Amino acid sequence: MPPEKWTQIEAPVRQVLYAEVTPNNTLEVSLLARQKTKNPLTLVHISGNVQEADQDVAKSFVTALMQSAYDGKCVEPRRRLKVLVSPKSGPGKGVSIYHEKVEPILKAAHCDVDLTITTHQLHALEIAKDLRLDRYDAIATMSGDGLVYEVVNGFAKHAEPMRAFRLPITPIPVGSGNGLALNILGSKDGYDVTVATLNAIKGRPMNIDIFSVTQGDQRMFSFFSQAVGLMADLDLGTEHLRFLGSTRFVVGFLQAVAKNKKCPVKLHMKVVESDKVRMVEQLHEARSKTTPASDLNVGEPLPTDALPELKYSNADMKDWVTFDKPILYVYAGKGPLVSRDLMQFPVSLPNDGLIDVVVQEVSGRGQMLKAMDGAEKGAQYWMDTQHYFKAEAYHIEPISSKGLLSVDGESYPFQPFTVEVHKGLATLLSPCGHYQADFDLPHSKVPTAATA
Ligand SMILES: Nc1ncnc2c1ncn2[C@@H]1O[C@H](COP(=O)(O)OP(=O)(O)OP(=O)(O)O)[C@@H](O)[C@H]1O
Repeated sequence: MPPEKWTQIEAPVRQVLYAEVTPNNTLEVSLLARQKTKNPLTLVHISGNVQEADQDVAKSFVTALMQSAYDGKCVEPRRRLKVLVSPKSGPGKGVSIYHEKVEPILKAAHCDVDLTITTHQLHALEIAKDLRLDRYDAIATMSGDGLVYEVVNGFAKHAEPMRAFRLPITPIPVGSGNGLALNILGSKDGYDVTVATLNAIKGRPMNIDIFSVTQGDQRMFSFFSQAVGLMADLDLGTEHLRFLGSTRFVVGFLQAVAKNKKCPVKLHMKVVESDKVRMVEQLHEARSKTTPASDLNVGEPLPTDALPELKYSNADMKDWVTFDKPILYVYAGKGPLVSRDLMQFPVSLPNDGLIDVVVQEVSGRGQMLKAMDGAEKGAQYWMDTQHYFKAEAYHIEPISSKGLLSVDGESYPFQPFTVEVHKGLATLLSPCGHYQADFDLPHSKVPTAATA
């Protein structure tokens, strides 16, 4: 029976978590539904007795419902999940949100959950490094982007790194920025732990490029972004504002623009594309070819089990482009949204083998403040002082010792570093097989139709 006050329940079949006829002849269905269009998704259990004569019909109904609910059997029900919950991400409510919202949904979907609440920094890295890969179908990180970074770097240190990278990572957002969850689930649902939990249960594997960042003889892996200049100050210089959640970045941006400090670096890039209009067209072309969810790559193992070799850490950079104007910041990465307020890489594609490199020239404070207007939809992409490149690799050389380098929100020494792309190396879970962020040409740049 529908729960009290719910006169009827309507939900897409994807939101059905489980259906069964129990040994004592009760039909039970668990699903996520909204009581009204604008209400949050809620866990709903429906149950009713099955008469002796109706048992076969009820069992057939349950089998058919489970098949449609799990994408015609393309997704295995009862996923085995390693769940990591960080008590220190964002406002620090991860553990209570897990028990109140996430755990009941995973239970209702009959998932096999192995939970760890992280007890210290790098705990997630240690777990990922030694993870028994055949024991799980995915690893869920209930945190911000920090635990995803640790899992990626843990997989890189795994005894079988390429197999480890085939295990999908699925974020459940309780951090400040939650960039990865925003890109997978979209701006509207990117902070919704219920939608993210549904993705952990039903999402399909989607390969993404990740990056090697080399600095001296150190090699680390980045799945999201690297920043120097204003954006690094914003990322690393606002830790004390963590309690503000995502507002922390707006406050930090205003403080950084007030300083308008030139970033003392030289930037060299192995550029593949720099035409902004063409990059938007390529985005649309790639989207139109996105494989339907039921045909996505299900994570075949890669041919070798060694990490990809570095191609550019000692490159001669002969055919590379050097940026020659004063720089306010360099921000490079993968995934359109870096926070809810900023679509920094609007033409980013998950698996094109390229990194999007944004270089903001030093410009007036007024123009930078104006850049906030529409930044959540990527409006700053069209600013003449914001240069946008797709590259296979880039190299940054500080020309002063004073500065910050942020790699996926973590602080690194402000020293020379090189970044290169590994195509499709890591795996996420996605509801649709592409990033959920729309971006288009403004009217002034849409080519007019050719006349006969
Ligand atoms: N028990 C713990 N004690 C101390 N630090 C922890 C503990 N558990 C996790 N951490 C660390 O807390 C940090 C949380 O970062 P995380 O990125 O998840 O949150 P955030 O910075 O608020 O979000 P975002 O990256 O999305 O802006 C990570 O560096 C993680 O290693």
